[in-house]
Amino acid sequence: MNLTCQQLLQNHPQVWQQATVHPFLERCYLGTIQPQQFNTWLVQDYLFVVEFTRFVARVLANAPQEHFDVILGGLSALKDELNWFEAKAAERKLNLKTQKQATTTKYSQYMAQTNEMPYPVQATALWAIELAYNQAWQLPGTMPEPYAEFANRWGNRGFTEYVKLLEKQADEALATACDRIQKQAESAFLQIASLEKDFWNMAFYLASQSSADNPKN
Ligand SMILES: Cc1ncc(C[n+]2csc(CCO)c2C)c(N)n1
Repeated sequence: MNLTCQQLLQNHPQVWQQATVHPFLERCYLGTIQPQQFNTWLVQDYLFVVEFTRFVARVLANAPQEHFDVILGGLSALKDELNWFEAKAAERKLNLKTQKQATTTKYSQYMAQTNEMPYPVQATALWAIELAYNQAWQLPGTMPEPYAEFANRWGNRGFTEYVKLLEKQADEALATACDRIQKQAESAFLQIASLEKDFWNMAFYLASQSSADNPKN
């Protein structure tokens, strides 16, 4: 088996769709997302990105030297990203020193676990996590402000190119990986898709437990 990132997307279209298409994003597009829903997402995503930064640093530590440029570029962008999240939270008077929700904890733990796996698995995971946002924020179409700023941040051409470079590096790493490691990479892809879906659900439903949005009602 010679697994590639494109094959993962082709083999699991439904799982990937659930990771990247969600009523949370549709409501941003329509401008009808509730502030509590958006703010929950914003704070939890900041907490996620802090852990993601640790994850990327550890991927770098495992990467072949030829892959340093792209990963170091990503790490340097994360510095800006964290500052930007802090600015957005301050505008909304949100407290970032809050506890992680269960899903954020689960996702953080999963990234730490992936850091114990072989490099091809980590490179695939890094690509999948970045691609999820690159697609999710673009798919609904042009969003109104204040959500356009968020959508453009991860939907812009520069970020799309960066995700393509991550894909190339993951493909290179997968090309020489044995079957067992390729299977691990496939399950990492599936796990990430599922955690992405959970993350949207967390923000969308937790903030509206008594509303008609919640399928539990
Ligand atoms: C749940 C969740 N999944 C993926 C990302 C994607 N992501 C992580 S850090 C970053 C900035 C640039 O590297 C981006 C786009 C996210 N933010 N939150």
